[in-house]
Amino acid sequence: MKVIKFGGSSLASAQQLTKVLNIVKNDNSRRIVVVSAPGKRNTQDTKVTDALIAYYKAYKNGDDTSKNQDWIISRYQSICDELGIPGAVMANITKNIRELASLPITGNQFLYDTFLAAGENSNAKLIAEYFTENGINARYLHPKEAGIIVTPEPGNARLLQSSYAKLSDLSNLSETLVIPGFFGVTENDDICTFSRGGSDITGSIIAAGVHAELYENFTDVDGIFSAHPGIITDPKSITELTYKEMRELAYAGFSVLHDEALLPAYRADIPLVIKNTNNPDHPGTKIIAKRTLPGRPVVGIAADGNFTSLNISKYLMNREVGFGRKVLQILEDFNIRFEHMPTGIDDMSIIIRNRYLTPDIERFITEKITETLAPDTLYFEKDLSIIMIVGEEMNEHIGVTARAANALATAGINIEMLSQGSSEVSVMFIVKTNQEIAAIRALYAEFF
Ligand SMILES: Nc1ncnc2c1ncn2[C@@H]1O[C@H](COP(=O)(O)OP(=O)(O)O)[C@@H](O)[C@H]1O
Ligand SMILES: N[C@@H](CC(=O)OP(=O)(O)O)C(=O)O
Repeated sequence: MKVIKFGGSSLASAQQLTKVLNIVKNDNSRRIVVVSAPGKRNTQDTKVTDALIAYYKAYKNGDDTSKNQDWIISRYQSICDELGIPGAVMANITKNIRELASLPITGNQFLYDTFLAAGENSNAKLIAEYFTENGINARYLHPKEAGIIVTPEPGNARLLQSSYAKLSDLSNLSETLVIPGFFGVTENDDICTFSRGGSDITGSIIAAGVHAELYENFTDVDGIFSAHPGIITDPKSITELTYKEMRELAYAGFSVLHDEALLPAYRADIPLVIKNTNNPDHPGTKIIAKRTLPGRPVVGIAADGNFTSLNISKYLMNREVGFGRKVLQILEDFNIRFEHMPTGIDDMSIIIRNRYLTPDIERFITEKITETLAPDTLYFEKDLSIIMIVGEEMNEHIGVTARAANALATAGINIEMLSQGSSEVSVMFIVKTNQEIAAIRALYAEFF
């Protein structure tokens, strides 16, 4: 049995849905279909999830929501009309979308998530009906019925491991199941979503739950490219990647697959493939435990912006037992996670995502560290980007970092910091954000 997930770009219009129908019909083993909400039909368009966010904000502000409702409903309506899907589904979707604006606002931690989940939930109902009308024995299944029970963390749900017992039953059902991605239910029956892009996570969880032979993730590109297609013209596509390589690349900006989506498949040893709905005969990119084809040392180059470095120095820092722990404890007290921590003898830099910092938080951290550890200097360095070169075979090649550093130097790019973990799956360069694109291009030219 295969679990197949279609992203919003594959479900944005009636034309896309006809491709989806053919893909599912073409292979009898594609028995569980996980769907996102309709995505953008063109670059100017709005994703239904983003329209639901606007609807939520209007409702919360007490504004008139009828225009928001009408726009969302018309997205589904036009797909139904073009595909000739019977009216009952649309009546149900319309009612659900309108009823969101009667949910309690105060004391409702899950209101935002409930609005957002309506995008995938409506689409799954529509698609199940479309499949049924076209000869597939299909059934819509709500994540609660499927058994996706999650932690009560709005916008950031995690699966409860106990869910797997029930999820495995899905493999015994005779129909082709259509399950909305992106959300689960808490033990108290509240709707709770994963983080944005989280339908990929649903697909992976279900693939692991039913011990699928393959998790197919369909999107709008021929698999994963070795660098972002918006930055490098016509980048090389990757035939095979290991879970570890993909994890590093997804973390550092390869938005094609959510970085949390790998874990369930990885733990259950389910291979993944990223394929193109618009070109389904292309083999795409396979993600597996161990590469079967000879690879190159660097398989991909990823980058992500919006980082700040907290730079601390103190003469003889290396002699002060517990210095690092105390700094990290202060960050933990502010509930701030750190991403990387390059260190010197008398200095340490802690790389933090900008979203965790505000001027007030930075001031509090400065005061607390100054009071506790009396550093010589402490400052927040802004506008940083991380660039990662990734490849499991790097550790078998001498001089990869030297080549990368040389390529950056030749392009006139200053490396602010450099970090390489012991596993040598990736080397990370930190550069100023205004040099991020030039850095990716220089590294791509060197390694591909
Ligand atoms: N390295 C990469 N390889 C392929 N696609 C990438 C890469 N980095 C970013 N992308 C972007 O990811 C997009 C697909 O992901 P996403 O928007 O989540 O699609 P979907 O709507 O199918 O879920 C592609 O259209 C592409 O622009
Ligand atoms: N629709 C949600 C979840 C998702 O995974 O969407 P997509 O598959 O289109 O990235 C979002 O936009 O975040």
